Amino acid sequence: MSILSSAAPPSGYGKHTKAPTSTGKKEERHHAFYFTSTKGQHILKNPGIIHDMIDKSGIKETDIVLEIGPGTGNLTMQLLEKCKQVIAIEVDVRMVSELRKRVMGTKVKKKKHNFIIIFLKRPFESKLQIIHGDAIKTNFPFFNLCIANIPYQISSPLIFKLLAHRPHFRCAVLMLQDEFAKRMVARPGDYVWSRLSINCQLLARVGYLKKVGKANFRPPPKVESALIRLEPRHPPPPINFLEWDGLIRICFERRHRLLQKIFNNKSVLENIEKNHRLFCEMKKWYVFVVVLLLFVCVCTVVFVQYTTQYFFFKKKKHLEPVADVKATIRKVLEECDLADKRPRHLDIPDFLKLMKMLNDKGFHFK
Ligand SMILES: C[S@@+](CC[C@H](N)C(=O)[O-])C[C@H]1O[C@@H](n2cnc3c(N)ncnc32)[C@H](O)[C@@H]1O
Repeated sequence: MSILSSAAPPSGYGKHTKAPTSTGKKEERHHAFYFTSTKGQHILKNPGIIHDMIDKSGIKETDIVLEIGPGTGNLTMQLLEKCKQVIAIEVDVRMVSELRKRVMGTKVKKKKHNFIIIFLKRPFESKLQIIHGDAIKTNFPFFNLCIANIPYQISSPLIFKLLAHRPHFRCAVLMLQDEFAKRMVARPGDYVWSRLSINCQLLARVGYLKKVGKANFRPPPKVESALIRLEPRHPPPPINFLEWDGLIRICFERRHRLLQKIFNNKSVLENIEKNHRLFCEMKKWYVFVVVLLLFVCVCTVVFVQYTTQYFFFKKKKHLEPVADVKATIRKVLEECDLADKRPRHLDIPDFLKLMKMLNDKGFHFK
């Protein structure tokens, strides 16, 4: 990965032709190179959609915008006019150099009397930082907004990387595959209510802005697209996300089944029981350490640590493993009135309640 500043003369825009590659895949020629479908290179050619994306983000002049996959810079150039800085992460070195050329050679034509004067303006050079690298493997710098027409094959890891990013950004407007966008905004009971929907909506407010047809891209992708808006929840819900994801995975592996049947499954029960025994063992070990610390150190720091541990253990009473895990889980499901429900009908508060009650009994999922 390298950080490049823009520095190259402007280039002309050539014809677009299709050509088969050595692998037999169709690629579209543009400028001096071919667009590669394996890198999701579908360039937005409709300026109206670009304006919509920028508009819906509520961009301000003081904003630092992260763009994933700037490509030839159709969106980047518009962003540079509206914000303080654009940080663009691009994996394809040919696109990086094309964008550098474009930002360096912003030509401004002005008609004066009978002459056309062409000014070579470079107002955006200092506002653009290009990072050459894979967006999934790159550490994101600070940004307020993320506006991007992303390569669809990295949608899921990218969204969770964005949602895990700290400090929180204000919002993201992203172009995604329509089917993926619909899963993100699905509601309990919808056919596509899934792990993706529940995890996205736990961490962010998600809105479906509009469907975008294939004809708005060059070359056109095989699938329909859609614009979504993500606003991270700030502060995020005070839960252990690994624990949460463990529970949601179990529930959504067979999301049409009754919860009591899911938690009756042999391998599910075995895993929970294993975690439960480990958890009880660890707590005993912690108690031992705390007691030892009490005897060994009387200094304030240790005392503070001890009291913290004390409150921790005071809250979680169970030290002995539960004898009948299956029956206890069944009791918990009945207590929270979820035994006869199916995961696909449950909403986020239902899952939060279930996780809390199972955790309180010493059952964990990470
Ligand atoms: C759908 S195109 C978007 C181009 C441009 N933003 C536009 O709207 O016209 C996706 C871009 O992401 C780049 N890309 C693909 N995989 C990437 C990755 N893992 N990290 C960063 N960029 C990537 C591609 O090279 C391509 O330029």
